[in-house]
Amino acid sequence: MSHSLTSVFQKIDSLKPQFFSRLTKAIQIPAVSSDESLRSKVFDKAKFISEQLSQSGFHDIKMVDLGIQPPPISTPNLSLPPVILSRFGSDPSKKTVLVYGHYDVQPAQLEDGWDTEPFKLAIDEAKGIMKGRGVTDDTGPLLSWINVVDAFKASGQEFPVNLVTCFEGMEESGSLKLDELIKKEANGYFKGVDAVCISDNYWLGTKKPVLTYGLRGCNYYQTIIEGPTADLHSGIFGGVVAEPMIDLMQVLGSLVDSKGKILIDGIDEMVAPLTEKEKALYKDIEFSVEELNAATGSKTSLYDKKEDILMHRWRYPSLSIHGVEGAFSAQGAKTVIPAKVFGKFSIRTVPDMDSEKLTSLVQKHCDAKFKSLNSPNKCRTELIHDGAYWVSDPFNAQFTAAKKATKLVYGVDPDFTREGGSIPITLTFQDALNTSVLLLPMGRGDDGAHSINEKLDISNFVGGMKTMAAYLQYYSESPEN
Ligand SMILES: C[C@H](N)C(=O)N[C@@H](Cc1c[nH]cn1)C(=O)O
Ligand SMILES: [Zn+2]
Ligand SMILES: [Zn+2]
Repeated sequence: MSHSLTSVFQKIDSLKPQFFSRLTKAIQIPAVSSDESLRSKVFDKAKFISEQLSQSGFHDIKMVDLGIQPPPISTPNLSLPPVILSRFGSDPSKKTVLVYGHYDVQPAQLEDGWDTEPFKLAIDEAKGIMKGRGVTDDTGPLLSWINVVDAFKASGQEFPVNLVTCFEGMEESGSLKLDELIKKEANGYFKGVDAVCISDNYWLGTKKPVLTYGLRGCNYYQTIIEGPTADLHSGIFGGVVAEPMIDLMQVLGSLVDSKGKILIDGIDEMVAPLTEKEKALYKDIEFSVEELNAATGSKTSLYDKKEDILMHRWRYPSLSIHGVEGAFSAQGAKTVIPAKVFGKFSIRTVPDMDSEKLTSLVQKHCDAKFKSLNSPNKCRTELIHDGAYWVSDPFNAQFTAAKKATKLVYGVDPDFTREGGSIPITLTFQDALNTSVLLLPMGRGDDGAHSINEKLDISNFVGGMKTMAAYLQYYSESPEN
């Protein structure tokens, strides 16, 4: 290992208490982008992050206002959270790397089944685990880019590249309007960016590090069924009025079967066929049904074979039903007929699905199913947000640098994987900035992102920061872009 990386790694180890403290302060801000009542907290977290950037010596810090959130939305004139742009270094002789991350998080409540308060970072050094909403997705990795700068500075080593940050607060809610900003700044703030790196996904399993070259997209829908003007007593009106929830259950139940097969006509035809070349890639990936079961804490896998699991996670679409707004969902037994219900579902999209065409197929399917019910209620299905899938070629200077960095830190070559989740803005970065994008995950496949007890292993936090540092160093030394 070069002398410079040895001393940076030593600083990453010795600055751990400061990094814990920074993470603790960030996690305690409930920046839930999907909860309109918590929007001010998303703004508070943006402010906290900009202060951290400033303290660490980043310059040209801009909190870019994206305006008012477009519909569908319940709160009128709700402002979108700012995008945080900043720079560390602007040496024309160095390469420039843009790092993207998101500071918003998924909702979380103790009552959901968390062992500890979700918005209070629980650090268990004996077990080697930190727990809290956002610790792995994506507050921990986002702050790590700032930590890496601190470690280089503390070690007295020259920072190897110019760093540009693009940190957003709406990723968990579709990255609304970020597209426009990136296109607008391609020849402005982002001029000269050579590469984009995103640390916002996870290893496939728990042992082997991975580098990621693909993501599924996500089209999120709601089917709204309304009838009575207010919720009703089911003893008085049950059996007498057409119930929106009964209609909704039938519409939602017609979308997908219990084996995960999507029942909407025309979707299968849009999926790119599997080639022999692609099929061969799955053989060498380290993963098993046991790892999937361990991550879900159950034996609920729809497939036994590794290849089937991976293909259905990465290269086939899936439809998930997430919940119903407006329906009774608390403990106990409330005898109510909900008057207006919003059924939420999403489709993870893959090459070569077209978002607009998909939406028209979904609407056609839901309208036809509802019509077949002969209900006097009203029904409509709308797209809440969509984000594109992305698949790239992992044979370039960034991936080579990241592979070398991973080997240095973890002692093994990483697997090259795709990701079943979505980061809506990835394709826009690649196309608008005409650069390659690398996904460099920090956490493990069992971290519980979006779930209860979200965690990040301390070894992954520290190893992840070292990998980021070494990747930047090796990429800076690479003869190619
Ligand atoms: C992979 C990333 N950390 C993530 O969790 N992305 C979200 C993005 C999203 C898309 N629509 C709503 N949220 C995800 O994959 O669910
Ligand atoms: Zn994320
Ligand atoms: Zn997420």
